[in-house]
Amino acid sequence: MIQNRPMVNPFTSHGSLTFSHTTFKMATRSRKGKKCTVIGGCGFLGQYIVERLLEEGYKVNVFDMAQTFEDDRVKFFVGDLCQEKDLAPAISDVQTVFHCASPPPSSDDRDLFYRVNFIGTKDIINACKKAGVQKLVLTSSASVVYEGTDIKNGTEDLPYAKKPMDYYTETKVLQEKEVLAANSSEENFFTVAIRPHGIFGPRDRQLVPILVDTARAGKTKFMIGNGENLVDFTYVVNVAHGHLLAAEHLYKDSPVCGKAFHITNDEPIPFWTFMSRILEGLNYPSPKMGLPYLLIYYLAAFLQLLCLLLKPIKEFKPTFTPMRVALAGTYHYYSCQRAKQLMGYKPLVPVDEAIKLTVKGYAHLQNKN
Ligand SMILES: NC(=O)C1=CN([C@@H]2O[C@H](COP(=O)(O)OP(=O)(O)OC[C@H]3O[C@@H](n4cnc5c(N)ncnc54)[C@H](OP(=O)(O)O)[C@@H]3O)[C@@H](O)[C@H]2O)C=CC1
Ligand SMILES: CC(C)=CCC[C@@H](C)[C@H]1CC[C@H]2C3=C(CC[C@]12C)[C@@]1(C)CCC(=O)C[C@@H]1CC3
Repeated sequence: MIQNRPMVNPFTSHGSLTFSHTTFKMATRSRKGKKCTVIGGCGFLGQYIVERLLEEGYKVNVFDMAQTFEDDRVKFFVGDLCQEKDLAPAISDVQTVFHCASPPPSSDDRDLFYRVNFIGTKDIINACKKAGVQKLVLTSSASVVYEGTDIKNGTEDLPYAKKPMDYYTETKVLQEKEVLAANSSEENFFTVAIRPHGIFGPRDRQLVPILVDTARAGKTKFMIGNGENLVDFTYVVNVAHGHLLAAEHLYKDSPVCGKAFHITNDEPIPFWTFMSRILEGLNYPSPKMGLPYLLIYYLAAFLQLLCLLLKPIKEFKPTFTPMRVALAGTYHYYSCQRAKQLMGYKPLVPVDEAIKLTVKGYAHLQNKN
């Protein structure tokens, strides 16, 4: 049954998003007739991975909580990844599993994150091994090393965050560790973790929708900090491309096995320049003046504490959580040198073009006033 999310067919809704405008051709290694499953394949990133896999001639199963698009070439399985009985039929007889399912960071539900991202990922690993799956590609996050302080050109060697800023990040760390540790030549089971950062593009359910809601509530009059902090925002097509490259490079004795890879646009941009370009593109005013970063950060931390105390009486969801304030006011950009070297990664769509495509994809959220 098709469920009630904006119904899009990723193969027809944004012709400009296909890869035909690039000259890129995937290496032909072992791709013909390969079967794979995308867990979370109805989500924002998941749909782009599916699109790309189909273009590359894969046979694709999608496993998700609900079916949100239709495509005759895809076999859909609906269920909860934490339920082995739901998952097993979706991954039987496939060579590769892409795992890009997660509850949204905004849910801030500790138990849910722990159950889905940590326990559920362990279940996926076991189910894959049982089913004879050979390759597991996890969508992790560059934020597994982020603790709210500046990261400039961070490499994959940075230690995991000792004090993750939210439950989402905490369980992304646990999840990534499990997946990388599961890599085993002896068992013919190869794993890799892709760490994207700030994924954006048409159909995203977080960045642009939250930004527009914030603008509509009149809360984007000021920027947090001085507006100079560089950040990675990564176009979803480039992230999907990184996932396919990783799968293609996962085989016995490959240097890719058991490693994490940053996948970015390799073009860090000041946080507020990026936000302003989206806001202005959608006809919303962009912030011109900055507020002191630390002042806003401590205000957000205080507000969070207050919300926690008031939770038994009434639940409030502040727009500016300490995590979001930190993301808006610090440097956080990462080197994707390792992905370039070991799997020939290169972003397909530059930031400037990606912003234009994104603004075009959100015409329905344009400010008409
Ligand atoms: N967006 C970003 O900026 C970044 C995202 N990531 C990672 O990328 C991945 C994809 O994110 P994104 O596409 O933005 O997220 P989406 O929420 O769009 O997609 C996630 C999908 O997973 C599904 N899902 C959630 N829980 C379960 C479950 N228990 N069983 C089966 N399916 C489930 C969701 O279903 P439903 O909607 O019904 O809950 C949804 O379709 C995630 O792992 C995320 O952590 C990493 C870095 C940055
Ligand atoms: C200041 C304000 C209200 C901006 C709106 C945009 C934000 C909602 C996004 C800006 C950076 C984004 C981001 C993520 C979610 C959406 C933002 C906070 C992630 C936390 C999503 C999951 C990840 O793995 C890391 C992302 C970092 C950047």
